[in-house]
Amino acid sequence: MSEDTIAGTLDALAGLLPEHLLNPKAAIVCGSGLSTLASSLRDVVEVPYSALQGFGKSTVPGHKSVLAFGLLGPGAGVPVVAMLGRFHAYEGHPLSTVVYPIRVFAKLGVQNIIITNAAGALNPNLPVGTIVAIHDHLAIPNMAGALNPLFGPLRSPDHVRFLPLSDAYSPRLRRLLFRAAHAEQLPEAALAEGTYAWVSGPTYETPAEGRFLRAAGADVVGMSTVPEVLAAREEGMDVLVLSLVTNAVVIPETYRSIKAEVEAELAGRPVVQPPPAVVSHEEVLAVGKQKAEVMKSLVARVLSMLD
Ligand SMILES: O=P(O)(O)O[C@H]1O[C@H](CO)[C@@H](O)[C@H]1O
Ligand code: HPA
Repeated sequence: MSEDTIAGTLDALAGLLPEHLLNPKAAIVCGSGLSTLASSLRDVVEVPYSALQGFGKSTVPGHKSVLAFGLLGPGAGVPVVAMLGRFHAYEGHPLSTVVYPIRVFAKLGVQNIIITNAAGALNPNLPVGTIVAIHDHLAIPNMAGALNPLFGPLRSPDHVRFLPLSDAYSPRLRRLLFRAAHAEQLPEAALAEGTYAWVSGPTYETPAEGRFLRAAGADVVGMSTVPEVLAAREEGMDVLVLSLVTNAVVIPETYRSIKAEVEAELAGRPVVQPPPAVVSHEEVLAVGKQKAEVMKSLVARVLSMLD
């Protein structure tokens, strides 16, 4: 996306927003079913993506296409911008569009970004409903091909060509998060730490893919977030990622054997069939809805703790 496009977006925002909302201190990206994370903002000005050049349109249920600018917390409040609806590569958006809002946030002066998502659990110790503070990632599309949003000419002499990622997930923000969870009296098991595997989607994982990702060290899997993290880090922001476990990815130790079942049928022996386990986006959205309040208080508490 060209500098002219970004300048056009910034001009449009300057015309739509009051002065006190124009330089947000922090940004929130709301994952599938998590748009209500922004509902504790005050003085809200909503800007539809359609009013901003460079922005795409979210086409996935559970994602609106709106930027919400507002104030969070007591007193004068902290100016915050929330992205209600993100872009995924599988929708057909180029990665430059997927990360475009992050580029805009950087120009607005955002220093801290909280990125949320819905994800499937690979780690059997993470039940549905657990919030996972991401501390590392496996970017499968980056490792397998050309799906890296940082491909292309260096954006400016101030950007880094070879971006280190060993510290991509801010220890400072994660520390604030666990302190916030304590202040919110969250049960200890409600908030875990883990590694996110980014896959391109839109297919959910086969059992063998789930087993592969787990063996490679991932705790949860999803189809978003990592491109945003890469762009945010390239722009020098501090990043906190929260995954909400919405379903378990089935990783069977052994497969159901159709051969054994047919042999049992033919020999007149009883056949025990495992129940089918099929994930759906409706299930993902339902868990998001159930857990949105907890996520919201946690995110608001972290933002109130920023200095
Ligand atoms: O990562 P978010 O946008 O929360 O959405 C997750 O939910 C969708 C699948 O149900 C995929 O888009 C996956 O990435
Ligand atoms: N796999 C990939 N992405 C997801 C899942 C999943 O199981 N659940 C929510 N987003």
